[in-house]
Amino acid sequence: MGTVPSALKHCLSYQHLLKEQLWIGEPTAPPHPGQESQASGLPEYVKIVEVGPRDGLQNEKVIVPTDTKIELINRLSKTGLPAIEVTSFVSSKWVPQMADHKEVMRGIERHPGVQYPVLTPNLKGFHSAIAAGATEVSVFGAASESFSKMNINCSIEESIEKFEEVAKSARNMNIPVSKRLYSMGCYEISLGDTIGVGTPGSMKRMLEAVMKEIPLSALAVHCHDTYGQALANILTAIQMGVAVVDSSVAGLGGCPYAKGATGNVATEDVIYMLNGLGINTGVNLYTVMEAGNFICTALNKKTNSKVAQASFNTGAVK
Ligand SMILES: CC(C)(COP(=O)([O-])OP(=O)([O-])OC[C@H]1O[C@@H](n2cnc3c(N)ncnc32)[C@H](O)[C@@H]1OP(=O)([O-])[O-])[C@@H](O)C(=O)NCCC(=O)NCCSC(=O)C[C@@](C)(O)CC(=O)[O-]
Repeated sequence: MGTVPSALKHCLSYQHLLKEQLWIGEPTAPPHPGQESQASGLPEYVKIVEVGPRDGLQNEKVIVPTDTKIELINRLSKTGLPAIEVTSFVSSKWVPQMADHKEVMRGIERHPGVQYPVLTPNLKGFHSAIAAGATEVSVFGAASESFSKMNINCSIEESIEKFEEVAKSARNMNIPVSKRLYSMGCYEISLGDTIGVGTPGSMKRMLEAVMKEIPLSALAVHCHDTYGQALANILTAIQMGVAVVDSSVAGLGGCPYAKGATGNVATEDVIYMLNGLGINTGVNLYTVMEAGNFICTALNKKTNSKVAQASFNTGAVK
């Protein structure tokens, strides 16, 4: 384990700790993801990719009003987050919650310096996404045949053929295809533990294997918290040099086709941990908690973020 600077050591009270966390999290010009801190060997900057509006909401049974989704994204855009996954251009028969993808894409206020990627499984989704104004797309595949079939109704091999079509069109249009399939020209590959069963041990073994084929600078991790291991898994990945982390505000989320998998790791909890490690994210924790409060109120749900729960319970955040 690397050195974890003890923020508590300097703190007189929780309020003070929170202030320090917020101060550390003030937006600053981020260095390149993965640039190493001289002192600790940890990355100096970690890029957080917020997946709440897509992964966080796709599993909600009641359809969330389009205006609420837009308002959530607009709030998140003001937090310093460098990337927000907006929606997915998938079949509305498969994921009804994402049926308003065009309206959401067109309705959001885009902030300079913030990336707004969208998910697409095939060429049809890619073309709709571009027509709606997307400038970055993510394709998504599975490492298991059964999940591939359940999620996108085709084998892994067939899915790769579809992704090749998307990647080719994207390359022709100079559109970055984030995630998966580096050899096709994807600039970033996010390794997802969709059902949240990974541990620091399996994360380490998985990354050691992947790093033999793909440069660290192109890797991201996407950890669900089903078994309560997400933060530990992320810390392991960061200690191994990964500098891009997916997370979801208020820990919302889950894949409709991965039974029993609960939410993603909460963005608030990731920021708090990184702040404590002295790693810059450029994100303001307080405003992310406010955005989390907004969406939880709209969904009539309690936040899954331990940091937000503690902050509200202690009155540190109103
Ligand atoms: C891939 C398909 C479409 C195949 O579904 P299919 O039924 O095999 O497709 P099809 O080609 O036979 O088409 C069926 C209908 O869907 C339409 N269609 C076809 N493509 C699109 C599209 N792109 N957008 C909108 N509509 C589309 C198509 O036009 C047709 O419409 P109809 O003629 O019946 O009216 C379907 O299985 C699907 O949409 N799956 C998406 C599932 C999904 O979104 N899962 C959640 C995201 S993955 C995830 O959460 C995991 C991740 C990434 O977060 C990582 C982690 O958590 O670890």
